Amino acid sequence: MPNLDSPAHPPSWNLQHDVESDELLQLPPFYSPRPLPVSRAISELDLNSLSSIPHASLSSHHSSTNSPLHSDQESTLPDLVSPAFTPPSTPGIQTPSASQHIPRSIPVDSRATNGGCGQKKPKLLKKLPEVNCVVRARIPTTIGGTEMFLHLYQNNEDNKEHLAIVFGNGIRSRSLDRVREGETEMDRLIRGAYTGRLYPGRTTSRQPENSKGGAKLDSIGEDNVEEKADSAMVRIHSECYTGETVWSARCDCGEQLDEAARLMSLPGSGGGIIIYLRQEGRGIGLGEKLKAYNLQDLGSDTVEANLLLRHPADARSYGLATAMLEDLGQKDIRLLTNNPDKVRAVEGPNREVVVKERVPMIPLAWRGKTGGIRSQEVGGYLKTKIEKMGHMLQMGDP
Ligand SMILES: Nc1nc2c(ncn2[C@@H]2O[C@H](COP(=O)(O)OP(=O)(O)OP(=O)(O)O)[C@@H](O)[C@H]2O)c(=O)[nH]1
Repeated sequence: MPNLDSPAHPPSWNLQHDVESDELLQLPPFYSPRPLPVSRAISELDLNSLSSIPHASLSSHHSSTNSPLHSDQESTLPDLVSPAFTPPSTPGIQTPSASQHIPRSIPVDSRATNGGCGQKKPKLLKKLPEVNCVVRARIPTTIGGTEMFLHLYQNNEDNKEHLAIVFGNGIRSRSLDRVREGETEMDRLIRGAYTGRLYPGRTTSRQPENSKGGAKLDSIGEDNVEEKADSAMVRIHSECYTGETVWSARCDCGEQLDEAARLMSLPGSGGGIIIYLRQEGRGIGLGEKLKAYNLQDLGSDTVEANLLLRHPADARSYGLATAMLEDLGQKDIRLLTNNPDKVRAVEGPNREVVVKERVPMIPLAWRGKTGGIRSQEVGGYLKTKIEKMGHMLQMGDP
């Protein structure tokens, strides 16, 4: 089932375009798929994604879409985004020095004009989707011995297995803990609806006091979700097979996932949640993303490539993330992102979840760290995010 809170064809596509752009977006005849006439390509832009594009960016779009004609020319893009093409700073979008372990949070108030998450208003469903955590399991990780609990969700929007990766013991899923009709204690143990730890021979889902693991007797259920003083650190991550599994240096997705997990595993961090959404390729799927990569090699940027394939610049929605966070008992969060759309969209139609603070995701290479992704492609990817998608990112201190 499609995600209803981000329809594939938003009704607001009526962006004006100029005649000049028609001429400049002409592509060579060998292009496949057949390019849309620019009047359609531009009018089918996701207006949400474009409202922050200054006119100058649309002009630069012209010259870059021409570049397939000169594919043998070396791109002049630097290998990393430099401050030269970082937009001027506005309140709330500064990227702080990244010398600390956990980057400093920036206060956010999505109701205020300068609330630190731009002015774009994402189209939201009136009602959140229904989600149900069907199973949870403990996963020891390679990150300094930290363990996490992987929560697998079903929902009434699509048939995908969206995930919540939970670091720390204090966060519980209400739908998981709910007693299911006719289930046995063993059923509950197998689907992960237990407190404390599993061990050979354990027979009850509730951990008795002084039992192995030493946890107190606590009934499982909504009333017993642990109250926390601080807002949880949350990352909403979209699946990226290329960046997370096959070592792609076209994007920094794998690095971002690793970094979020690292921050949530730090002593004193209080843990956190990575909501892992199966929205590969910003929602267009892996096959279409690979086509987009070929268009990028032919000279388009990441936004133009999506549009040429007749997709919105960003086809994602975040209603499932909001519903999963609600299920995990989160009201106020600290969101790890540079993407203003995510901040606003995850708050849901009735601010079911409130983003109190934003923690910037600064590319590791910008911080001179080992393991940071360096390539001409990732430079272009980040540049387009900043210039065309309004990402709140600028160079931190070297
Ligand atoms: N269509 C398309 N998708 C891409 C491209 N490069 C990466 N992606 C996808 O973009 C998604 C990554 O987005 P996120 O990691 O959620 O990041 P973001 O929304 O850009 O913002 P941050 O939260 O600041 O990282 C993944 O689904 C990737 O597969 C591309 O060139 N084209």
